[in-house]
Amino acid sequence: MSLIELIRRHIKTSPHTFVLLALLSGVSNVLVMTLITTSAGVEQAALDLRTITMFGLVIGIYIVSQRGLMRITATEVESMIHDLRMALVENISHAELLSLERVGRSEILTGMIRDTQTISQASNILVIAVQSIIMIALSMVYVFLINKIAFVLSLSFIAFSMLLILRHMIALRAELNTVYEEENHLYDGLRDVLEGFKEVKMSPPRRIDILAEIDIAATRARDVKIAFQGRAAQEFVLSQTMSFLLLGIIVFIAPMFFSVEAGAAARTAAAMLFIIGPLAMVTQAIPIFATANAAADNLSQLEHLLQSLVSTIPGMIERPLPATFEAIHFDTVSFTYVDNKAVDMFTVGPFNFSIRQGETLFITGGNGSGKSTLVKLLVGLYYPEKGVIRIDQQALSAETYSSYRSKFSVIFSDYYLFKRLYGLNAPSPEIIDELCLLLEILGKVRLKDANRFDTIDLSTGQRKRLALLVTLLEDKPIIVLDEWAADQDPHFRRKFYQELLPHLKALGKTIIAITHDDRYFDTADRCIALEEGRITSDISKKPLQ
Ligand SMILES: Nc1ncnc2c1ncn2[C@@H]1O[C@H](COP(=O)(O)OP(=O)(O)OP(=O)(O)O)[C@@H](O)[C@H]1O
Repeated sequence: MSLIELIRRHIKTSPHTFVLLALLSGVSNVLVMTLITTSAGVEQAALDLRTITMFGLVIGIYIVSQRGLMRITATEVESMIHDLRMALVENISHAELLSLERVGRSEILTGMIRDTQTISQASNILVIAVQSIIMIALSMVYVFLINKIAFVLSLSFIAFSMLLILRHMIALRAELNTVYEEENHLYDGLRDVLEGFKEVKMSPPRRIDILAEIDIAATRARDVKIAFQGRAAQEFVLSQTMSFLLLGIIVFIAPMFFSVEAGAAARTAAAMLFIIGPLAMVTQAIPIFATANAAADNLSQLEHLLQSLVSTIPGMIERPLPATFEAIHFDTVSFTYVDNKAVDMFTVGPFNFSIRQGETLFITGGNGSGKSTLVKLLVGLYYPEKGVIRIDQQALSAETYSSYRSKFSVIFSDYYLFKRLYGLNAPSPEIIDELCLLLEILGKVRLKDANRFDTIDLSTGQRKRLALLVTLLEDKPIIVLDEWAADQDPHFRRKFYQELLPHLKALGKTIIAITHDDRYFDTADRCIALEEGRITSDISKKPLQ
C-alpha cells in the first residue's frame, strides 16, 4: 500500500484528528438516516421538537466535520504533493551528471506531473470512501439492533464483497503497471515529435514512421485502459446488483423463513437503501485507489532512483576553497565511460598537466577524441576514476567540489540558455547595453523585470553571444567555452579570438576553449591536442604574461 505509506511519511496533522472528523461525519450521517427511518411513517402530530432539534443538530455536526475533514485532507495532500515535487527537483539538482544522463527524462517528467496529479485527484474520493466504510459499519450496527437476520445476511454479503474487492484490487494493480509502461512509451514518442519537430516536419517518411510508432504505443495504452475501465465498471455493476439482490433477499425471501416484525423489516430495508450509496462509493473508489497506489509506487521508485543519483554524503559540510589560485593540476587523472553492464566504453587519460591562472588554453582534437569529457572532468562535473585533481596543493574532495565548480563559468556545446538571470544580482541596463554593444547584439535583447531577457528567440550565433553575455555577468575566474565560435560569422569569429579573448585575459580570466579554428591557434598561450582520449601534443605558444 504505497499510497498509505507515502501519506504516513508526509502527513503533519495527527491521524487522531482525521479519525475523529471522519467518525463525527460518519456518525452524524448515520444518525440522519436513523432519525429519518424511525420518524418516517410516524404521524405528523407525534413528531416532537426534540427529534426535530436533534435532526438539525446532527446536520450541523455533519456540515462542520465534513468541511473540516475535506479541508484538512486537501491541505495535507496538496502540501504532501508540494513536498514531493520539491524533493524530486532537489534530488535532480543534486544528482551527478553521469547518473542523470542514464535516467529516462520522460520517467522523471511523468512522475512529477502525472503521478502527483493522480494522487491529488484521488485524495478527496479516498476520504469519502473511508467515510463510506465508517457509515457502512455504523449502519450495520443499526441493522443489528433492529433485525439480526438481515444483519447476518448483510455481513456475509459485505465480507464476500470485500474478498472480491481485494482480489480484484490485486488484478487491477498489475494491469495499471502495464498502462503506465505503455503511457511512458507514448510520452517518449511525444517528446520525439516535439523536440525533433523540424526533422519530423522535413521528412514525410520520418513523420509517418514516428506516427506509426506512437500509434502503436497509444493504441496499446488505450486498449489496456479500456480493459481496465471495463473491469472497474464490471466490478461496480456486480457490486450494485449484489446490493439489490441482498435487499431482495431481506425484503422478499427472509420473511418467508424467519418471522420479522413488520416495522423492523421496513426500517431494515430503509437502512439497507442507505448503505447502497456508500457501498457504491467504496466500489467506485477501488480503481481510483489502485491508480493512486500505482502512482505512489512510481513516485517512491523515482524518489529512490533520484536519491541514489545524489552524491552528497549525509552530514558532509562543504568547505570553500581559497578565492585565488595559481594553478590546477591533473595528476594521472583518468575516466572511463561504462555501459549498463559495466563494460568499459571509452577512456580518457591518464592526464598529467597543469593549467596556470590567467592562461588561455585551447583544446583541439578530432570528433570523439575526448575533449568534452576532459572539460567535464576539469570543471568538476565528472570525477576522476583514477588520479587526483589539485588546486594548487589541495587535492579536490567531496567537501570542496562544489566550491571548485563555482570557480568556472561554462558554455557547453549543447548549452542551455535560461531566459532569466538565475543566481545573479540584477545588472543595470547600462551594463547590459555595454555588453550587448561589445557582443554586437544591441537592440536585439533587453532586460525586463530587472533580471529577465525580453526574448531569447535569436539566431543561433546571437544566442551564443547572449550566453557569453551571461558568462561575462557571472564574472567567474575561469571561463570554459566548448566550440563557442563554431556558429559565429567570420567577422565575429575574428573579433572573438583577436579582441574578446585578449580582453578577458587582460581582466585576469583563465580561458579554456575547445576549438577547431586552427587559423587562430596563435591567439592562445597554449594548445593541447587530444587523440583517442590522450594528449598527443601540448605546445606553449607564448610565455604567460
Ligand atoms: N555520456 C556518454 N556515455 C558513454 N560514452 C560517451 C558519453 N559521452 C561521450 N562518450 C564517448 O566518449 C568519447 C569522447 O566523447 P567526447 O564528447 O568527449 O568527444 P569530443 O572530443 O568532445 O567530440 P566532439 O568534437 O565530437 O564534440 C566518444 O567517442 C563517445 O563515444
